[in-house]
Amino acid sequence: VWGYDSDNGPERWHENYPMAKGDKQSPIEINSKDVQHDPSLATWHASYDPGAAKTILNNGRTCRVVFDDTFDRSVLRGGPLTGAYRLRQLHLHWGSSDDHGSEHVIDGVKYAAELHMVHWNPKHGNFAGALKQPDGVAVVGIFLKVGKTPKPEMKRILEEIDNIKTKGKEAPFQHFDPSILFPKSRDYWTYHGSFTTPPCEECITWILLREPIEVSSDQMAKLRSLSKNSENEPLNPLVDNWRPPQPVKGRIVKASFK
Ligand SMILES: NS(=O)(=O)c1ccc(O)c(NC(=O)NCCCCO)c1
Ligand SMILES: [Zn+2]
Repeated sequence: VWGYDSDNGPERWHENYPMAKGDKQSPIEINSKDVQHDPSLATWHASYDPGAAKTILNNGRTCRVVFDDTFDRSVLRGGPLTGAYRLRQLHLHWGSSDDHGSEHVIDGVKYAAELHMVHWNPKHGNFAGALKQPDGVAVVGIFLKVGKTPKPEMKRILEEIDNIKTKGKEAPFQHFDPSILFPKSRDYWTYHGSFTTPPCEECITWILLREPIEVSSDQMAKLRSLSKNSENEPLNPLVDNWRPPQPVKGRIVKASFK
């Protein structure tokens, strides 16, 4: 089964998931000099219902918060998108130390972590159907930077970590509006890419926020206290669950800002 270790990691995913070697893979390295400012790009808008939040879980590969996406209850619209995309889940990728962990790399900068808010296009019926469409999924990516004035809104997620230490553990996670995690600026880069995990379908419109949010080193240590293993299995810390940048293959990254 795929993972992030040397025997089942990103360099070998293509053996079982051929799309991993596609022409529109994610993440990528973004170099500001190659980015095209697109003045026609609209601002994006999230209108999330805090009541849609359901549970938080450790699936052995990430920490994920799941939302009710059975109707247009929490949606993302605008930006590069046509129509309203339903929020399904959010999760994170992080490193084994503060100097790396993000999946996208910006002008050579690796952030300590990257938070993904995953939305899908209901015109394709369900999430599984949306994965097969180029406009099926939209992911908002927020970079986490270690700093001195940590964003208090991250506390809610990190407070739950102690209840989901091992793989398969799940806890109720309700009354949570993830838009409190957004930074002040709405500036973003956007490009067409894929899931950063197998099967690596190329169905994602990426919306990466330029302004990182701050977390403390202690908060990062909290995230790193999660385990890949199930209870009563040997301890296997859940760290470095990030895919390295993939070939850009001529894709243009657009910026909403100059
Ligand atoms: N990083 S991403 O492109 O935003 C992304 C968005 C939605 C996803 O479902 C995944 N994949 C995922 O969560 N895989 C880990 C557990 C799989 C269950 O075995 C990745
Ligand atoms: Zn992700």
